[in-house]
Amino acid sequence: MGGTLSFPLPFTKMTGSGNDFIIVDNRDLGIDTGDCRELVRSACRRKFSVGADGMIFLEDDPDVDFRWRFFNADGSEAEMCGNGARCVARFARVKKIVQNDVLAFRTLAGVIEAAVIGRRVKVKMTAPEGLERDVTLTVRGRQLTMDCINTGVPHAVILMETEKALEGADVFDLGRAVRRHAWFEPAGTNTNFAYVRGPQAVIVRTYERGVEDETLACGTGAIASVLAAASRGLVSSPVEVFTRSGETLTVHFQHSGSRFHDVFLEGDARIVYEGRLWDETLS
Ligand SMILES: N[C@H](CCC[C@H](N)C(=O)O)C(=O)O
Repeated sequence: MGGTLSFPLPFTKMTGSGNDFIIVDNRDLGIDTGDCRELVRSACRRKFSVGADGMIFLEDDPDVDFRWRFFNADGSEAEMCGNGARCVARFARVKKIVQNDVLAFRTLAGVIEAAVIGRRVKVKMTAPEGLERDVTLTVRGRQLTMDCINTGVPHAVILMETEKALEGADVFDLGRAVRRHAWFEPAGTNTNFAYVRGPQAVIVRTYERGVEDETLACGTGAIASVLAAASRGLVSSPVEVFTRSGETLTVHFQHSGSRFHDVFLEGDARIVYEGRLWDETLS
C-alpha cells in the first residue's frame, strides 16, 4: 500500500437502495489509489471490518467538481457504478465539497452529471454501448439466452417468463456461471435476472462482478435490464425498477432505433454513519 495511508482513516458509510459503499474523501489524505486493493478488500469484508459492496475514493480534478476511483469489494476497479455514483454525489453535496445541487465528476467510464434533491439523486449515465440480443450460451449444461449491453460496466440480462421464475432463480450459481463464462472473458460480466411486470415496471435481481454475490440493488444492472426490455418494445420510459432491497430505482431513457441516449438513474442515497477505520482491520 503506497502513498501516505495513515490510520485511523475517516470514512462515510452510505447505501444506495441497499447497495452499500465506504466513501473516503481522499483529496488531502493522499492515499495511492493505484495500489489500494488490500485496503479495499479488508475494509469491505463483512463481519471483520466495515463491510460493503464497494469503496469509493473522492479526489481532486482540474476540470470537473471532482473525480472518483471506484472499487468492488474484491478490490477490482470498475469503470462505473450507478448506485455508487448516486451516493458519492450526495456525499459531495452534504460535505459541501460542491456548492451546487447539480455537479459533475469524472469516472473511468466518462464524466457523470448528477442532481441532488435532498436524499434523492438523479445521475446522467454514460451512453450505453454494444447491445447484443439473444446471445445463447451453454451454462451448467443448459441453454441460456440473454441480452448483453455495457451500461458503464458489462451486463448480461436474462428475461424471465414469470415473477415466480424470477423469485425461484438460482441467482448465485447461475449468475456466477454466466459471470465466469468464456464468452465474456477477459472482463467478465454482471448477470441480471429480470421480469417485466408491466410497460413501466421491471423486477431485477443481480449477481455482481467484483462482489461475487447477489446484491440488494445494482444501478447499472437496473439500466441494462430496462434497456434490454425496451429494445424488445416491452417497456417505455420512465421505468420503475423493483430491487431486492424493497426500494425502487427509476430509469429514464430516450431511444432512436436501437441506440439509447439520455439515460438517467434516480433513487435514494442515504448516509448511514461516519467512522474511523483502524489498521487492525487489515487482513
Ligand atoms: N460490480 C460492478 C460495478 C458496480 C455496479 C453496481 N453496483 C451499480 O450500482 O451499477 C462491476 O464490476 O461491473
